[in-house]
Amino acid sequence: MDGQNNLPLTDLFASLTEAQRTAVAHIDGPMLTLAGPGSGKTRVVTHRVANLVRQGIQARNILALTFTNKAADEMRQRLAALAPGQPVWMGTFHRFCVRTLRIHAPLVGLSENFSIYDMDDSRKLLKLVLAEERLESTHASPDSIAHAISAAKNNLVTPDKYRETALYGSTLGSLVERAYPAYQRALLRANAVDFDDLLQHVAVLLRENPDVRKQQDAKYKYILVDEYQDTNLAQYAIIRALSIDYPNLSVTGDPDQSIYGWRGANVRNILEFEKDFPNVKVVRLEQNYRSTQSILRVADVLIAHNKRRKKKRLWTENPEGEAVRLVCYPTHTDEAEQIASQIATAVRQGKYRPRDFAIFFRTNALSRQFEHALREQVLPYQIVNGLEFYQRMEIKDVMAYLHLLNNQRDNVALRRVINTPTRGIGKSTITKLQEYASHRGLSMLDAARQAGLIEGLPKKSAVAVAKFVALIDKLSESLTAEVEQIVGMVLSESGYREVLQNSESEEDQERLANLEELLTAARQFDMHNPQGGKLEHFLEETSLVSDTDAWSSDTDRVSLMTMHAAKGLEFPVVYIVACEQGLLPHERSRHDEEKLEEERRLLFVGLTRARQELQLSYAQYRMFRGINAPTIPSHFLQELPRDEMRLQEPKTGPRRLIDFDSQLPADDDHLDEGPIEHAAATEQDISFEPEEFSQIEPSEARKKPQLDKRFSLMSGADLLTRQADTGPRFPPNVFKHGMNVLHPEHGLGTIIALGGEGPKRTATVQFASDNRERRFFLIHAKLEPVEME
Ligand SMILES: Nc1ncnc2c1ncn2[C@@H]1O[C@H](COP(=O)(O)OP(=O)(O)OP(=O)(O)O)[C@@H](O)[C@H]1O
Repeated sequence: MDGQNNLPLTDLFASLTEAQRTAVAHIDGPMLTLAGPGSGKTRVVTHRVANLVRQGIQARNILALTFTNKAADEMRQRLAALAPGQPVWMGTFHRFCVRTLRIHAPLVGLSENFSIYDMDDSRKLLKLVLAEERLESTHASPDSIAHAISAAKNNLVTPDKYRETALYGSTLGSLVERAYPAYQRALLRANAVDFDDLLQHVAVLLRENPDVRKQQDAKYKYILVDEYQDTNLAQYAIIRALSIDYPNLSVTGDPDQSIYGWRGANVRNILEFEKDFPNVKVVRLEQNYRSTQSILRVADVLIAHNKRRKKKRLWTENPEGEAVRLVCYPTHTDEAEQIASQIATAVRQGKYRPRDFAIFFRTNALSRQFEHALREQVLPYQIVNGLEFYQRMEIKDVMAYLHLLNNQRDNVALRRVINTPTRGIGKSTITKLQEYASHRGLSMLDAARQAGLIEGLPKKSAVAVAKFVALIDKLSESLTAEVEQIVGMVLSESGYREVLQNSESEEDQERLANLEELLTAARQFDMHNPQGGKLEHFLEETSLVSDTDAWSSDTDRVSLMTMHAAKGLEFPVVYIVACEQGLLPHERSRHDEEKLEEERRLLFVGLTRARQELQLSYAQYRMFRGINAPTIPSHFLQELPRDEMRLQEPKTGPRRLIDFDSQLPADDDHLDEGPIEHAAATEQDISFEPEEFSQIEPSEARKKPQLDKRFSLMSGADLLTRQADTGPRFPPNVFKHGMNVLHPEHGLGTIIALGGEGPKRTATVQFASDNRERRFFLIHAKLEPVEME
């Protein structure tokens, strides 16, 4: 015992259930905790760490790996309350890998001050490599090559092993086979890593250096991994390598919440844990403490539609609660406005506070409408999109200066700042520097130091380059200063701030405000690292930020976020919006059963974040990517137990005579020929009024059909049949002059002219979404008559 007992053991266990206690009390040997949503796995991990410490295990021998920095911070706070002052290492996999790599960098060909490239940086480098190696191809985009390289790294396929992969032999495969090693060399030359490298380097390092592995295994005798269902092969290899001599590996996860397959996460890691560790202790946490019974049942029924899963019983002793709502709004504007108005009413009535509400969507692009509606209601809100800030142009520019100061070999950073703000260094000068550097094996900054010697470089350019080098040298003198001071110096010495200050544009003023925010972030970092936080660590923190990290639990604001960012969080009231085909499930999962199951899990994660109230909604028309079009409700909605939910639909609005498939390939059914006059496009949305809703309560619903046939939800099978249907939807003679029609892509319109006869009959339609006229052959057209009330 280390004398750090701050709570009697009984108290530590008092707030736990029997199953939770079993998991918390476990000390030695592998353990798999299969936990449903809201079953207290976070609670179990923190209590278990506290218990390990109290059983005499040295805190420094414990490693707790979380999925986000936010989760690590929260765990740290909870642990501080249970067992104060314990230096247990808690953090994300990526952070742990950075830490390990900084110590052992030379073993993988890096120096300790390596840069971490985000997706944008690594994509830039890859494009340069493809150009240099003459691997640009019309057969494969840089994105698909990047994706293939990333998949290889996540599966621990090093460049020399690429030939052994399934892709090898295909057009893409042979491009990747040449691009991958060249890209890897370029990264090493720049003393940089991409996100996947962080994991792959450490996994390879542990595999190829038995001494290091042994030493790290002995250091981290007890390893706890949260959200294990979202680990990939590289992450698995790391924890496996660290659990050979001390197999005290305990993982906690829920296969039903695995939502990162697209990032290489391998749900098999959890399904096969028992095989890998035959003597594993398995604990199941199935009681849910978060949600009402009605919420949990809806989630349970939905997830039961996944075929690839271990069945699990979810239950709760919580009250039944209100029925889950499923609401159909006429338009996306109605959806946003009415949700905001409902929240405002509940806040005004004192029923809830703004912080109790969360609005989840599938993609961030859907947030704008809700922000607008919340602003109209004067409701404070936070958009949980931590990555977005560091992707803004001005922030990336200043960060690139910092990266270059920290790692002078960082060629991507140098290319970004050498002429930002403009200082007369053009593209051809940069190309010459690049060539000079490659031929001599120098960094671009070292090449820049020799600008005067570069053949064919005009004197004027050489002088401009020399001035840039002098700037970097001057800034480098303050490398050991506080981070806020370094950022301040970059802004003033580089002339970046002055350019923005002298600009009249509103956009530039906003950029200045964002830079102020960056200075604040630097100041906060300095405050948290009073012993002199190194620039390197600041860069590391900002590079490894995740969306969820931006969520603040202590502000009284409505939260807006994607369902991915919502993982691990909980709110009293949750709205899941835009439940429509193509958005949720996402379009790219349409023909892929596995991806479709992942989309279902994503919705499951969303549903299970709600504690007391839950609403799902869709709009009949949505303006998305500039197009206002009718929608198809998500087929996941069809899978929910609608007879026990409260269904709401608009009483009025455009009545669709039948439902149809807006997923058919669009834009191929109208005639672009002919002298059609195009009015100026407007961004006006279609609006419908009055906004009245009819409601169907669950009890009534059991007796009656729940939804008007006109709004009936289509099943995936229905959709497929529809897609196969290539015949005309309505006979051409149904269409009349002045009739209102719907088109899956262009939305609502009016027939303003008809021509031709029989199969050649055409209609000219004026669309409300952009005021344009389009002519169609009615025999092929995806037009549908609508009735307006
Ligand atoms: N034994 C318990 N008694 C009462 N409340 C509990 C208990 N265990 C957990 N809770 C509460 O249940 C909620 C969910 O717990 P926690 O966040 O630890 O779950 P989780 O399993 O990590 O959830 P998820 O996987 O869905 O993110 C929290 O509000 C927590 O305080």
